[in-house]
Amino acid sequence: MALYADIIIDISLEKLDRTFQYLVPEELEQDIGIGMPIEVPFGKGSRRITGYVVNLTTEPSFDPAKIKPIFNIKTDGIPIEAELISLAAWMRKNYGGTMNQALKTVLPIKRKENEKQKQTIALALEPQAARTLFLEKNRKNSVARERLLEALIEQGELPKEIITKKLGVSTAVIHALEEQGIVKTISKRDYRNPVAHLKKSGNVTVLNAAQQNVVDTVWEQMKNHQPKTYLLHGVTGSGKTEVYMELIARTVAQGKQAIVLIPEIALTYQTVMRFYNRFGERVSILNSRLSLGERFDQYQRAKNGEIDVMIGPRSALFTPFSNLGIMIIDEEHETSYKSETVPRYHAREVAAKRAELCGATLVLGSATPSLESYYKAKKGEYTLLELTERVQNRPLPVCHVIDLRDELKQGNRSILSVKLQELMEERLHKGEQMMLFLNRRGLAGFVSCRACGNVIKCPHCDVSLSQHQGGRLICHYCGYETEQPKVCPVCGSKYIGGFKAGTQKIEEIVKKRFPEARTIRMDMDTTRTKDGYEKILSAFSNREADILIGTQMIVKGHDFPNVTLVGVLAADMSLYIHDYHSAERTFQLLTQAAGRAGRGSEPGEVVIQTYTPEHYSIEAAKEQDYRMFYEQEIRYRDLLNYPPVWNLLVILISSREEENATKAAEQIEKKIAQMQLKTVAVIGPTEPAVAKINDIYRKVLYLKCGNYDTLVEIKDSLEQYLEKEPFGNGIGIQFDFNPVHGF
Ligand SMILES: Nc1ncnc2c1ncn2[C@@H]1O[C@H](COP(=O)(O)OP(=O)(O)OP(=O)(O)O)[C@@H](O)[C@H]1O
Ligand SMILES: [Zn+2]
Ligand SMILES: [Zn+2]
Repeated sequence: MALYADIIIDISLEKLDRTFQYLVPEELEQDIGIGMPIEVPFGKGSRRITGYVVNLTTEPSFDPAKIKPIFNIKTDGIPIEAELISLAAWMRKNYGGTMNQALKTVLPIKRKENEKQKQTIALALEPQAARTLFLEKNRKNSVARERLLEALIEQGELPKEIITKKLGVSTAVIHALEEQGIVKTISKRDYRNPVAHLKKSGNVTVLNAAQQNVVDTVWEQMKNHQPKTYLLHGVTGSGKTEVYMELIARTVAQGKQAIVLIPEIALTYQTVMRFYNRFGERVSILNSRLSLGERFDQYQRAKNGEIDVMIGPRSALFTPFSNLGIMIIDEEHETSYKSETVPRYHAREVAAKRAELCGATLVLGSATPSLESYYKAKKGEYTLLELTERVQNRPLPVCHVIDLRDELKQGNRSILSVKLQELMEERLHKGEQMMLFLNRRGLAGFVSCRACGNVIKCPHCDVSLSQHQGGRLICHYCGYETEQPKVCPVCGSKYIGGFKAGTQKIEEIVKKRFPEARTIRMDMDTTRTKDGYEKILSAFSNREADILIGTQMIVKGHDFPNVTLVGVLAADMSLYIHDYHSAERTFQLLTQAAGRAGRGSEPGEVVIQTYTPEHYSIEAAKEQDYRMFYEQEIRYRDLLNYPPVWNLLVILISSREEENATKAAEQIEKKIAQMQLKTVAVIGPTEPAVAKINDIYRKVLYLKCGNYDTLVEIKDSLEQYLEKEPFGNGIGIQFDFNPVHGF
């Protein structure tokens, strides 16, 4: 059977949608693969151009007699694009979606606004050689061509604008000589450098023994060309960032490059400055504050070898470094590393794949590793490295857990417990700073009792029911429905309802209680402007406020040495999200929040207010004992067949017409049933937590299986089935493997 290759010929322009099909000659069939650069005949004159294979198939897309064969596979100096295209193919396979969606994720697409760059035309050869080739290739009276040649011999190079406007030479003429290999186009761009305004201090921290030990372990294996994936579990303030920088410095000294992923929210001036101090202008950053053009420039600078270190959120993973030595994913447990658009990839997994493709080392770091990573480390898939103490013998903060039910019993209805008020008073007195953290992750409508803390749960599943319109409570895992009770079914109290309190409200309460305190608030409202976030952080850092009140965004990796008290106002919020990750998220948030206290010379204290002090995620956070939490949590996951022990594939079906979504979901379920898979549990179709977004109805199917590849195969056959028998317009089908949020 003949083999055909779909190729793209231009990846710098937005032409990815267009592929061209070629025949793979039999002698190349063994060697050809996706991502490979190849040479093909192209266009009217069948000139030889380079393309990249993006798909291989045995089905011709048009008359086979008219499909031209590939010339050859290019083996000299495989370009970085080939590596990224292979990565895209892997992503398409593992996460679903089209090859185009994958390519657009992986390749920095040059957009229209970028094309307005200044172009310069130069001779591609020495003047004498250029002249010889010119005479060989052109007819005698090619006046315009000759004019261009002579001008370039005289000037060396000229701006394209001058050539077309002043010399009266058309673009077509330039192109003709370019094709003959006589002249070339140089794109002269003034690449915008986002760190150009910074000042470098050059100070380098001397590592302590524990940090040095971690560096040596990784470096030993990097030196011996044994790239691996490491999980660096280091408690808050243990100096993980210094470890990263030392590893990067050594990598760069060997002529290789480094990528550092940091969640956008932690990518502050302070963080960038630390890297800039060490690596100066050889560092670049990618963040959402850069324009598309500026972001494209950073990729281009990386490709041109102008930088060695790229720092950024998820998308920095695709920086086109041609000799990548190390990738670091800081705060690897962060959910922002998972893409919420197709392809729904996880940066951790894609980084591991890229590391494998190019022989790079991958370091995942966190004070609260994801269950996934720790599980892999325990199984030996990752190498576990630990930093168990804070730098300079600083103690971890002392943690008080306050039972809010007792507070109510004692007549304290304030959102601030007596203990917290006491400690706040003391801090204000001493002139130390504090942070009040409102965990809002759980506000998606669980119902609880303020007297006894009881949360209304599904009788069939271990999740809270969620409040829907009309007072109905629904389970998002099995579809169970019930009326919202008027009194608590456990204690009979009438203080039952959805718990709601915003940061604004809390600021008011704090100001009333401590009129002399200077407060500052950080939440969605106050950070709406472009640099609102940065302003609040620097104001707090400059001690312009005593109390920082905020949502999860205040707990992410900030280093305020003068903060000695952290108050967590309602720790339970995230326990009742309709999601099997709820305990993990709660533990992470509490530990990270606690980790903000006592990072300077003075020790810190933490107050955790909760209705469920006995919950293991809260007990473990109190002890700041990750392993204690892990052991409990992994048992629970195993018992209920959840990741990371099992794998979960969520199939999300959406449509403007609810009926159509339901029908499609049922049809998919039927299709899966026909596959007769004994090892796969299918749940649904059911409604996800958010059943309607922007008037689009959503239905879900949950597939659980011990084997990840089985789920990938199911996705593959469903994709093939949908291609042959599509549901028609208006029905969206998405696949999500091991999601980080509940559906
Ligand atoms: N060996 C060292 N000697 C002195 N100070 C250090 C050393 N290593 C790190 N530090 C300082 O300690 C503080 C905490 O370090 P760093 O931010 O690297 O820790 P981290 O583990 O990344 O923290 P977190 O996970 O809590 O954000 C920083 O101010 C850093 O400059
Ligand atoms: Zn009750
Ligand atoms: Zn249920």
